Parts: sequence; C-alpha cells; structure tokens
Amino acid sequence: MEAPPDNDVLWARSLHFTHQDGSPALSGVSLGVREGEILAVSGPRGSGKSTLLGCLAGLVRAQRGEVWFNSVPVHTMGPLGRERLRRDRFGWIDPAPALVPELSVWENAALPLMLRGSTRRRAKVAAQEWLERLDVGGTARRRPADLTQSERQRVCIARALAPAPTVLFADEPTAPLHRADRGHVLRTLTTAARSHGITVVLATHDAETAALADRTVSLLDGRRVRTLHLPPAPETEGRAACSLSA
Ligand SMILES: Nc1ncnc2c1ncn2[C@@H]1O[C@H](COP(=O)(O)OP(=O)(O)OP(=O)(O)O)[C@@H](O)[C@H]1O
Repeated sequence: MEAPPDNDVLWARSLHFTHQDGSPALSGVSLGVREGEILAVSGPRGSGKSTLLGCLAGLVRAQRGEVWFNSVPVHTMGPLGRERLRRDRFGWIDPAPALVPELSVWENAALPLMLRGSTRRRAKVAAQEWLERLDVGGTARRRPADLTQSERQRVCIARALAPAPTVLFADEPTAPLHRADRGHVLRTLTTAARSHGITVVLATHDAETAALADRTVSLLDGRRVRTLHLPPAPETEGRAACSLSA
C-alpha cells in the first residue's frame, strides 16, 4: 500500500462509488488536500461532489480505493472508528440546515463541543461567539422553528466552526442563503478557517464560490477533469421550461 504524502491532511486514491440502486457516482477519483488549504470541489449537479465529500469524511465507504487522513487509513476503519473521527476531527455543513428542533439555537451550536467533552459553560461561550460572527447572536435563546431558513443555515455554519475541526466539509453551504448574503457568509467562513488553520473541502457548482478557494478540483460524471466544458442544454429542455413558465 502506497503511503500518502506527508503534507496532505487528506489523500484519496482511485475512489469508485456506486449507489445501491446501481447509479455510478465516482469512477476513479484521486486527490490530495494540503493542511490549511481551502479546496473547492466543483462540477454540475450530479457530478459526484457530495459523494466525494461523503467518502473523504468517512460517512460512506467507497467500494474501491483509499482514503487517508493524516496518514491514517480511513477506508479500513470500522463504523465506530469513522464515527469517532467525524466527531473529534471533522466538521460538516449540509446544503439544507438540519438542527435539533427541541434545543435552543445556542444549544444546537454548542452540541459538537459538548460531544467532544467541553463543559456546558465553555461550550456556550464558544457557541455564542460563533453565532455573533455569523450575525445570528441575537437568536441564541430561540428555537430553530422561529428562525428563517437563512438564519438556520448560519447557525449550522457556526456549529461546524465552533469546535475548530481539523477538516471542515461544506456541501453547498450557502445554498439556502439569499444571494446578497452569500458572499458575506462565505468570506466569514473562509476567513475563520484561515485564522484557525482549518482545512476546508467545499463542494459547489457556483464559480463565484469556487473563486474564494485556494484551488479547485473539477468533477464531471464522477471523474476528475481539468476544465469543465459543459455541453449546451438540449433544445427540448428549453422548450419544456418555456411551456412550464407560460
Ligand atoms: N442516494 C442515492 N441513490 C442513488 N443515486 C444517487 C444517490 N445520491 C446521488 N445519486 C446519484 O449519484 C450521482 C452523484 O450524485 P452527487 O449527489 O454525489 O452529485 P453532486 O455533484 O453532489 O450533485 P448535487 O449538486 O445535485 O448534490 C448522481 O448521478 C446522482 O443522481
């Protein structure tokens, strides 16, 4: 087994992933992520970005290929080992905000810290700081149901950053935000990552978002490509859209 380069915090070799229904998602993807780097994984919808992040984060296991985190093989770990790795070293932001409805906003944001062993008091202070950085400090005592979708996503971003994970996986993190808010929230995320030495793997289909990263890896149909050249949408699609909006 070939060992990964020393300065790569994450390293994947020849990942192949097929969904249970037989849909191919990754066909031989290899990549390295350097420590402290912000890496964008770009590509159109369905190109395999979420699946790749899931494999790198140990959420799902590729049928073939290797994933290494800090020179430790993730692909040979059992479910408990991968769970511990995600809890202690990784952060995750989904494209849609998922919060515990019965907990207040600050309790939601403090949860990963408490799971890592922080006291409730320390976790509350850290959570509040991050909520303020994301402009939702004033919502700390409210329940997620009382927030807008955009505020809920900011809480999810604060929750992911608060424990200063070694690697933060962000899957279309600004998808639920209003366009005007996206740039500000993304800059807060990338600035926080840089100042805390957090490595970020950011899935996006948006060129403006990818431009904030240090480097971009492009996917198309589950494969890495150098440049994305998308074929024009078939004419029938345009006609269908026109007739729908008529
Ligand atoms: N749970 C699933 N079961 C079956 N096929 C799936 C499943 N999830 C994704 N796929 C398929 O796997 C391929 C890769 O999907 P994936 O979600 O990784 O791409 P993506 O680039 O993240 O797209 P999106 O931006 O729409 O999330 C697509 O063809 C998709 O339809």
